[in-house]
Amino acid sequence: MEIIKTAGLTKNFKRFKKQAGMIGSIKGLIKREYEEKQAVGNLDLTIQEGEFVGLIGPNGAGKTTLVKMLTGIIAPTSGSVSVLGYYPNDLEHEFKQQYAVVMGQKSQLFFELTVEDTLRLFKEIYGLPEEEYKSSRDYFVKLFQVQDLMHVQVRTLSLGERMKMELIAALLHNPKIIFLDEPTIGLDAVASKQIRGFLADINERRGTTIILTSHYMEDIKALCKRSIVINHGCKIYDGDTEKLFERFQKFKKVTFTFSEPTLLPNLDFEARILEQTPYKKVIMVPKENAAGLLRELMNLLPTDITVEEEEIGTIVERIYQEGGDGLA
Ligand SMILES: Nc1ncnc2c1ncn2[C@@H]1O[C@H](COP(=O)(O)OP(=O)(O)OP(=O)(O)O)[C@@H](O)[C@H]1O
Repeated sequence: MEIIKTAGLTKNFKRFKKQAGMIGSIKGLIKREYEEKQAVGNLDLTIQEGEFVGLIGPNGAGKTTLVKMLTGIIAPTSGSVSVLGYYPNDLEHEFKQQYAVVMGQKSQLFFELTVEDTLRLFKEIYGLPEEEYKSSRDYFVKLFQVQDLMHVQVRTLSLGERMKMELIAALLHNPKIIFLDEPTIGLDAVASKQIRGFLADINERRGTTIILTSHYMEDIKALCKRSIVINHGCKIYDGDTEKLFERFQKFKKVTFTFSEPTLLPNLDFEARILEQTPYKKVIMVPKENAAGLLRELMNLLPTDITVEEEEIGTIVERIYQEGGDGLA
């Protein structure tokens, strides 16, 4: 079943154009000039119930504007949009009950309350019956393993703990769609992996449709079967995530940390050293050489290794360079 459908969806913002300097400011008081900025342009999109979709693009691409239109926070300038059969900007109560938004950089929690009281407040906001609330709360508290945190004040939670609570609060009423904006921002590798595990679980077991915006390509790769790449408000790729990376991702960034000062051996394949200190080496290699690099440097007994995907900006550039037949 189609859960989200847009056709020709467009959002233009009008912004005040101020001329430089004092004279410019005074002129602006007398005669205001505006410029139009197209944040999302002519976007056709269909998302089926139960999909886990990555929404990616560089800063200013139009992702937030799109999510704001899908959740009804702002109205489109033109085009059509239907989410769960509703026109989002009508903000009907039944519609708002069926989706949730979680933003990594904005908290929805009540910092002065305990976790338990905060969740109870969300129960009231959603109008959940006591039994439904308890079974949902217990399910998530067990899944996220946060039993010990229930009586702690929200403001004392660590970033990773807080993000788990943001997700629980958003999921309590079992929404059909969840919009996630950078849910792993600032989290360490262990906490990010945990959050990814929960999201995969919720999508699989509950069939919740998830739209994930993230600058971390690791999140997208691990979770989203389908990716939509947006640039300048337009869709430049819509299809299989694996194919996106296979085709447009050429390098991996590998970071090695050592407990002793360590020298790099000569590498007999293409590799670019991005950072080198006695204790840390950051190396960019073509993805086919990543395994070789790991094998080679494992002999030097590193204490930590991280492998990162290329940034979205680089992938977007390659989509343009290699021709835009990425639209499925
Ligand atoms: N209220 C607004 N008024 C004017 N211009 C806006 C407004 N909101 C967004 N824009 C512009 O629309 C474009 C898209 O912004 P948007 O926030 O949707 O991008 P984004 O892809 O979410 O970026 P980021 O990854 O940095 O959060 C940007 O050029 C931005 O400056």
